[in-house]
Amino acid sequence: MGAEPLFDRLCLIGAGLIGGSIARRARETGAIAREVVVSARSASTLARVRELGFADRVEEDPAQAVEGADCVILCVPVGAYAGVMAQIAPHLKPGAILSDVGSTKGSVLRDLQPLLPEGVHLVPAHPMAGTEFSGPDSGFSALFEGRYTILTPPEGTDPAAIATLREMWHRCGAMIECMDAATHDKVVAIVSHLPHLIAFTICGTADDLSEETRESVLKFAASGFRDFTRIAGSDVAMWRDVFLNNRPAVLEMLARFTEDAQAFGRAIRWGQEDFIVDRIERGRKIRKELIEHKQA
Ligand SMILES: NC(=O)C1=CN([C@@H]2O[C@H](COP(=O)(O)OP(=O)(O)OC[C@H]3O[C@@H](n4cnc5c(N)ncnc54)[C@H](O)[C@@H]3O)[C@@H](O)[C@H]2O)C=CC1
Ligand SMILES: O=C(O)C(=O)Cc1ccc(O)cc1
Repeated sequence: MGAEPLFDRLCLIGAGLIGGSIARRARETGAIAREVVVSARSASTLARVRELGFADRVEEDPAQAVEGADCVILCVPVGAYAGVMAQIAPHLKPGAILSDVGSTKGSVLRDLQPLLPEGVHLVPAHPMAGTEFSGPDSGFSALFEGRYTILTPPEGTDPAAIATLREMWHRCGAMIECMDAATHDKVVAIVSHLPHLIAFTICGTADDLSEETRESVLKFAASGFRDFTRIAGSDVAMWRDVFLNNRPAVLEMLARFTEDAQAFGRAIRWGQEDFIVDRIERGRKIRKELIEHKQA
């Protein structure tokens, strides 16, 4: 048999792609928790979670779901955190770990820390793994394998709680790094949030073209535009909340990108071959490095 489960009871608030993937991993390995409790907001999600059978118990009320849990992980859009925290805070078990999987981390401290009960350990986390799909059907237990999960524990967090959450993500197959929330928010603004902003925008720009052109865009979409549409197919509420909760970092990266894109445009206008070649070569080099690190 494998390792003893890390937790007696794991509670996941939100049962979509990420919550559903953690639950499936816990159930499949038996190494994460003896019992997995899942809370979801809508009746249809609750019913679907029951049908899919990846939780031992399904609760509509998040306050009831967190009762007695050793570890509670918020797996909802980051804009919902403050409301969820207000509901669950009085019901968290003393000594429990409170974590999350949100794509922004400064906002997590802002929304969770003020209501954190004495004796509950806050260890925010962000798995750098996902897809454009959402909802309870979209999760799978191998989602986190070989991918990084970033932990952003606030200063002074109990090292034992950090070690336990580290171990949980290790048992999900992830590699783990720790950093502060501000650094995290800058890093993800460039590697994740800006690419999504660009994808949503380019689809909109193409859609603004005339009916005739739009037809040809969709008809002849080769891999470039197609790759953007995959990203642009992502969940609306999740991405609305990401942009609204990582404002300064996204705006800073967007400003830098806009400057660089304008320089590229200028080089095209003035036929500056060397500049254009340099940009393309740099992109190819980064792609090669990613493939060599098996991240592509
Ligand atoms: N989708 C991705 O690729 C990744 C997402 N994340 C983060 O994980 C979190 C969850 O995302 P997914 O699992 O992809 O989303 P999802 O849309 O698949 O699931 C979200 C869950 O939250 C519930 N929910 C939505 N709004 C709510 C609200 N206002 N109050 C309570 N519950 C609510 C939904 O019913 C659903 O159960 C988000 O914070 C997101 O930023 C992190 C890494 C990757
Ligand atoms: O599907 C993709 O390309 C992603 O970029 C998945 C993803 C989305 C959001 C995150 O915070 C982390 C990973």
